[in-house]
Amino acid sequence: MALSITNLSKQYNAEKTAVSNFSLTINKGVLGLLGPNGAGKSTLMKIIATISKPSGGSLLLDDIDIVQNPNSIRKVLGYLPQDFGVYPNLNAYEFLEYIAAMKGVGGKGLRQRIDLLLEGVNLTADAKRPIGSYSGGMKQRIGIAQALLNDPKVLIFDEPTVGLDPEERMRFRQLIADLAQDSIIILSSHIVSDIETIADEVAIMQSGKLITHAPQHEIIKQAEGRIFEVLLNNSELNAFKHQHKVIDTARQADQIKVRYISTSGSAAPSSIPVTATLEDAYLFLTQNNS
Ligand SMILES: Nc1ncnc2c1ncn2[C@@H]1O[C@H](COP(=O)(O)OP(=O)(O)OP(=O)(O)O)[C@@H](O)[C@H]1O
Repeated sequence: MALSITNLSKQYNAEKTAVSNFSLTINKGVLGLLGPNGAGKSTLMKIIATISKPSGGSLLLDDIDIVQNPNSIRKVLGYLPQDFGVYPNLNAYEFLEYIAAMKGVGGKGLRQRIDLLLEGVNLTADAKRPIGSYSGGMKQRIGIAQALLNDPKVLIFDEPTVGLDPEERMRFRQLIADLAQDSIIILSSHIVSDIETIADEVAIMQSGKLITHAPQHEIIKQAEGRIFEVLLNNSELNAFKHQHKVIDTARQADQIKVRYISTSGSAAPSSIPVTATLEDAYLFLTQNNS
């Protein structure tokens, strides 16, 4: 199974082009979508989920045109939108039964499937109380469960880890790893380390365009030899920030340890090269394109 996006564009109005000439082929496994605010990630995900129509270009699931035949993907789609709304008076069971009815999922196995999903997102103990009383992270977890109701083959998660604590993040990662065996999973996150631990491949978007798409280790490779650390005095930091792109700072005794990108490739005196992470590469690549 493959999702082929070719020359996709979305123009909301005369001034705003949210997605521009975007082409990408997505196969089974997890694709992490990264990009700064307003890059067009949610717009792209809405188009794939057939919530929004593109202004141009094509989208094929295998060889079926999903812009012309949205129902063909809806049957196999699970989608967690960024602004996922819940029905506060329903409990988790009632809510999932309601979504199942809307998706046309039913039959004898439904109750069992709901039980399994609630267990998967660790909500079994809270399944009988109204969703309105849930915390933000619990609401997010019921959102994840509803996306999985129809045993989807294409899963789209827009910022799924928002509000999840570290333990729930880990549980989510495990759930995704299990599902990735035979589904296409696309997920966006502002938390680069989440993408780093979940995604096989990474696509970076900026200003509606695709900057790069590759297996994670190849993206990281693009920043190798550019990332350094140096110890500075407090008084040196401001001037240093004007010359280099600072990624992170940490106090160390009476000095500051600064992690930075050297765009020119040459490092400041006394710097030591460090191994690049996905976050370093993401900052390096988006900086180069801004
Ligand atoms: N309905 C709309 N009408 C007009 N412009 C819109 C609409 N929805 C989004 N946009 C604009 O399109 C651009 C892309 O927005 P989008 O929400 O897709 O980006 P994003 O990468 O998901 O951002 P974020 O990480 O902040 O969620 C932004 O400039 C946004 O303001």
